[in-house]
Amino acid sequence: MANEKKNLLIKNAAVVGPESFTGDIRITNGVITAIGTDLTVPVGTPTIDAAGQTVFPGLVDVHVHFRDPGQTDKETIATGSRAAAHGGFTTVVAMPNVTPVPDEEEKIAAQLAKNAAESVVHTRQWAPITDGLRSDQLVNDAAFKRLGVLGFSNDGVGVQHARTMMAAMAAARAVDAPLAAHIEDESLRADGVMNAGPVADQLGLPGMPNQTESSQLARDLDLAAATGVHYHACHISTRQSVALIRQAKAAGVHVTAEVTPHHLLLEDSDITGDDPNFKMNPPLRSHADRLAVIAGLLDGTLDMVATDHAPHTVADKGGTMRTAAFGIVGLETAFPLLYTRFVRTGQMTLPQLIARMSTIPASAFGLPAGHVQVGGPADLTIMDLNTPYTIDPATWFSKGKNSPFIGEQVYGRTVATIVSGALVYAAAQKEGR
Ligand SMILES: NC(=O)N[C@@H](CC(=O)O)C(=O)O
Ligand SMILES: [Zn+2]
Ligand SMILES: [Zn+2]
Repeated sequence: MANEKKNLLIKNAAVVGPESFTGDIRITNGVITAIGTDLTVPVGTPTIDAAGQTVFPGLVDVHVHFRDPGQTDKETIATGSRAAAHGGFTTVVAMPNVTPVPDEEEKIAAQLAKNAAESVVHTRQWAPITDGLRSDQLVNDAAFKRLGVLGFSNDGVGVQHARTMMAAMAAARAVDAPLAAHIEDESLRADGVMNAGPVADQLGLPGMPNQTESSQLARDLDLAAATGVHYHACHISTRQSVALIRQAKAAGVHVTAEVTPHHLLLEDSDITGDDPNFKMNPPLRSHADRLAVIAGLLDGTLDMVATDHAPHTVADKGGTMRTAAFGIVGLETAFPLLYTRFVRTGQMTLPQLIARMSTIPASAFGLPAGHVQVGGPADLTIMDLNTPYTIDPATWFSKGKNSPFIGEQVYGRTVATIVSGALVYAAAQKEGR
């Protein structure tokens, strides 16, 4: 669906990002073919007037869960990709912890075909690192890469054995593919459901220490240096991890890292009762950890924002912190939350946020996105940055309503999302009713 290449004229576009200008954007067959003033197009070409709005390159999220096939009561490629479009994203990369895990050539080929057929945005795919995510048997990296996966990840499960991780890195390196790690030592995590510390003690809940993440990250960075793989660290949550990545980058290791909106905005002290909307993996950490991941994102140690959009059913997120599933949705709240809390408060500029949510993730993974320029794909977001609204799951396309941000007042409402020149979201669709 995202492959329908359309013609379109956007008038009076105030473009922000790596390119900054105000003018018209002409789109022909899904590609930006002219930028200028008073551009003309053939009669009948659809036209959008973006006066008063802000236009930027479509957002890129390298870490989403679409649950399709197998858990389609939580999300589908159709609903997840529409949620992405509603959030201003035009390219996402889906994790392979679906049912069954696409760990054979036919299964991954079917997944790629399904993504292309059913997604309204560009949906790329992470292949699993090992059969079934939990085994030590590597998938066929060369065959999977040839079929078109972006890279390899067992997200949801840490690779427990160093020998397996080292072999996986060597295999990914051999086919020039990145490896994205869900970093978690299961012996340290034990039965933890939130961050270990005074808040967990107060609530009487079992905790998982920072070292659940950082000790395995130290191992992985050592192995990444030895193998030369592009190692991507998923959802970094601790101050120790930020320090390790800063050190590895200084030493020339090919490492990139992501941080989620929730780890930037929330801490364990925000968990005041038994509310599973605050339960995710890795967990919300301490104030010092949150300040460290913010500093890491600002100084480039953490390269990019990724949502880790993890939709669940009401039933799976019901119950208690002990029993509920890990994970929260993020696609439809990420930009407005970060724009409101970081850009409007002056901690970050809008171009910096767009870089971390579009241009940098695109360039890190060689994705054709992140710019508004002639010859480039017409993947664009038109946003109203001036009208406040309240986060309301009734407006969402995602089947998942599991979020701790419901009820927050934010700025940054998507007016239109354009993928290859096609209007895949327009505000009237969902909100202007
Ligand atoms: N983040 C989560 O808490 N859950 C993710 C898995 C993951 O990202 O590790 C999920 O698939 O639900
Ligand atoms: Zn994960
Ligand atoms: Zn994830």
